[in-house]
Amino acid sequence: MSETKTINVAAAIFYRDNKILAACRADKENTGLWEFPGGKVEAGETSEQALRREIQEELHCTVQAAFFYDTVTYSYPTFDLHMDCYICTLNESESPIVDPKVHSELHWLAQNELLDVQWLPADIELIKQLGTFWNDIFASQHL
Ligand SMILES: Nc1nc2c([nH]c(=O)n2[C@H]2C[C@H](O)[C@@H](COP(=O)(O)OP(=O)(O)OP(=O)(O)O)O2)c(=O)[nH]1
Repeated sequence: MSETKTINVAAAIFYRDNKILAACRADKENTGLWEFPGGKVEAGETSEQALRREIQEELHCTVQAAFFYDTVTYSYPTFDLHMDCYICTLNESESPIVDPKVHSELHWLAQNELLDVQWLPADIELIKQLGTFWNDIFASQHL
């Protein structure tokens, strides 16, 4: 029996003006589902390096601060996901830009809007946790 492969992903929970950034996937498989921007960790990269590279490639902007928050693990039918999630800030002068090859739209969601979009299955528990502990998580003076 072959083992299920593990995919290592790095994802950014961007925080600005008391909202977080959600991105709607444009790929065939997951089209219309929402995620945290990011992508696969490549050989030789740390997850934070992957995060910074993916954000530059996908959103054409630069991660300023990145604080490791949690690792999400989830078993999809064809692979096991291992996703390192970072709470991130952007430089004030920058705004993320939609790359239609990757995302159809981006939304900044407030605490009470988190469940207004349909998240990828692996993200749902994390989203609920962010909603419940919002003030504790984002009260840091670093943000
Ligand atoms: N970026 C991201 N991926 C997620 C999240 N939740 C979740 O289940 N995933 C899954 C979807 C994908 O199967 C996988 C990430 O792959 P990806 O397609 O975004 O990676 P990538 O940008 O490196 O894409 P590619 O070059 O391989 O096409 O992780 C999330 O919040 N953010």
